[in-house]
Order: sequence, then structure tokens, then C-alpha cells
Amino acid sequence: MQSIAPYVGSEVGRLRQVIVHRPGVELLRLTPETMDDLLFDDLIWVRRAQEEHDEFCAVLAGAGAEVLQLTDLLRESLAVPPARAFVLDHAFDERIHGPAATPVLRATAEAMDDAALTELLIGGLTKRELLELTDVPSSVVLHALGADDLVVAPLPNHLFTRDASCWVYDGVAVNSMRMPARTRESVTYEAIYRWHPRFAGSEFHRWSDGLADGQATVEGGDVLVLGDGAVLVGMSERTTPQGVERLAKRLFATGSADRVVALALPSARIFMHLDTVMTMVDERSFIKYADLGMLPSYTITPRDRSGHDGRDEIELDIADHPPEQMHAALADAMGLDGLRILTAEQDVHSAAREQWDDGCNALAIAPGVVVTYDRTTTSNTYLRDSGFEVLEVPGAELGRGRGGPRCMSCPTLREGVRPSEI
Ligand SMILES: NC(=O)NCCC[C@H](N)C(=O)O
Repeated sequence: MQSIAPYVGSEVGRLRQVIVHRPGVELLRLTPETMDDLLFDDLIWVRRAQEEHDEFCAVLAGAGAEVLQLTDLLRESLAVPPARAFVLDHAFDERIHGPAATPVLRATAEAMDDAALTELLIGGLTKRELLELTDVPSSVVLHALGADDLVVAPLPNHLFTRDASCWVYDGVAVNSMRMPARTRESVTYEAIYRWHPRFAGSEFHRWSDGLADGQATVEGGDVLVLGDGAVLVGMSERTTPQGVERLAKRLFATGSADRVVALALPSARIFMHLDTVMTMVDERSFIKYADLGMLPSYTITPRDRSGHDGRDEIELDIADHPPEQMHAALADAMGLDGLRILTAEQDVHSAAREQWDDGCNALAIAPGVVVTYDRTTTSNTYLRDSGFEVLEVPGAELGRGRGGPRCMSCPTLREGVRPSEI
């Protein structure tokens, strides 16, 4: 097993290792009644989504990246007794399942082998399935559920491995998630990074405390590792100023970064994460949704630390930038004279449709080489005409969860770039 320490030095450097999640039984739990709460806009044809995802993985592997499946990592982590205990402690909760059902659920799960437990944790469990496994004492919570209602919620958004954890330089944020449907995803990553043999033996920093962070939510779709000590964070529907502040302080305390640009996005589902409207495609270029416009931003830097020590002592300097300075502020943080902003010319309806279909959610696998969905034809053609290599993957089914190639990838090893030398 490879034991190179995880490190993500940039947004666009060569991708060496990445965590993905092949969609599975959890997507079969979506129904017209549950899909809204589970943050999907439509039901998925799961077999086709799996084929699409397999093509996505083949493109990443073909480009030289080691592709790690989240399911494998979780299953292998569960073989480590403290990881198993941690996951069981966090998956079943009296506040959700009630005091009568919780110990029974936990004991039922504890008796499962690692593969079955992995499927339960990601795929969820209905009352009928539970009753096939065990006798349940009188539980008002279970009594009130229909036979096919879910007792343990599925995690269909694990498909978007980017969000619940993100690596920034030599550390990882296991994120506190904004939406209830996604909070348990952080438990999976905690187990993997703390106990999976691939990660447990490596030294890396922690940029957040995941489940304990409460309102200080950050989601990886809002975090862009610009390279050379700079980070861009979208304050969005999902990422709060509290989360940005904690991330900045921790990054500065270790010296892993010294510039964080926070961009104030509108709080709306179409702009749910920064990477749904703006992604980096080479060392100085960003693809940007036409209707995003110019937004206010702040550049956060560490104040001179003389006289202080210890990470809690880090103080921040915050420089405000009005909307018209958005690109200049970003370029400045990157040590560049200017940025190349790529926005395809198309009518407003077509632009809105392509954004919704993740046309801006490009995953760079090397500078100037990006993976996108095939359906965003205008954006893809525009990128090619602008000199980029575009590797298309099918997204007819995967796209219904509102995430594209960047959302579906959590890089764990990626080379750095030095924008200031471009
Ligand atoms: N980075 C991303 O934009 N991820 C896509 C997340 C989609 C998911 N259905 C969600 O609403 O959280």
C-alpha cells in the first residue's frame, strides 16, 4: 500500500491520487418524496450512473491518478476496532432513533461484517430490513414508521466526495456540513483519515474538527487551493464566515498558507458552492459563469506574530475589496498581474442551463487539462478553442445530483504550482 503523505499543493497541478465514490444502493433509496430532502433534483437510473462513473474513473486512472474508492476505504477502516466503535457511536443516535431502538440498531450493526456495515452506513436501512435482521423492542419511533420507511438515512451525496473533506496543502478539513442530509458523511471521513492504514501512518494537519464544528461550516466545493500558500474560499449557502475564519487561523498557524481570499457568494442553491460557478483550469485561468458577476471579497492574512506563540494566538488582518476588484484581489493573492477569466459567449438561457448542468465544474487533472461532462457542449467547445484539453465524461444521470467532475473528486495527492512564476 502506498504510504506517501497526502498533500494537495494546488488546484491544477498534476493529479496523483483521488477519492471517488461509485454510486450504489443509496441512490436506490431516492423517491419523489425523499429526493428534495436528500438534495437531489431528480431520480437516478443507477446502473447507467454507475457506468458513467466508471468512465469518469477510467479517465482519471488513464491520466495517471490512483483512484481510491470511498467504499473500499470505509470497509477497510471498519476492520480497525476503534474505527468501528467510532462509526457505530456516531451513526446511531437517541435523538434521531429514540432510546428504545438505538441500542438495538447499534447491536445489529455491530454484528455485521465490514462489507455489510459499509453498505448499511452508506445505503441506509428500512424498517422492513431491520425487522428481517432482529427483533425490536417497543419503540415509538419505529412504530410510527411505515414498513418501508428509512430507519437509517442513506448518504446519496457521498457521490460528491469533494465536499465533506478537502485537502489543503499539508492538511485536511473534515468538514462540518450545512445540510442535515450530509452531516453523517463527515463520520466516514473521520474514520478513514484517523484509522485507515493508508492515512493513519502519515503526518498531516487538521484544518477543522468536523462534527464538533457546529455553525462553522465549510464544504470542500467552496475551497480552491490556488497554490503557493494562497487559498480561495466561497462564503456560500454552505460555507459560513465562522468556518472561513477557523480555516484561515489553522492554515496560518502552521504556515501552510498565508493568504485566504474569501468571496461573498449569494446564498442560493444554484450557487451552492463556489465550484458550481467558478473553477480553476490552469495556473492563471478560471472558468466562470456569466451571471456570477463581480462579488465583494476580503483578503485575510496573518498579522505579524511577534510576541505571540501557539496557534490560538494567530490574529488576522482583513482587507476589504469592493465587487469591481474581485479579479484583481484574486490575482494579487496569487502573485499575478492579472487573471484569465473564461466565460463562453452564449445566450442567457443557454448559459443558465450549462451552469445548472455543471459546465463550470471542471476538474483539472494537470495545468490546462480538464475533465467535464459531455452535455455542457458550449463550455467545452469554448475551453477547447481557448487552448485547453477537454476530456469529456458522460453526465446524463450523474448530473441529476447537481454536481460535476470537480464535485465528484477529493484529491489527496496533487502537485503544486507556483503562479507567481508563470
Ligand atoms: N461541490 C459541489 O457543488 N458539490 C455538489 C453537491 C450536490 C449535492 N446534491 C448537494 O446539494 O450538496
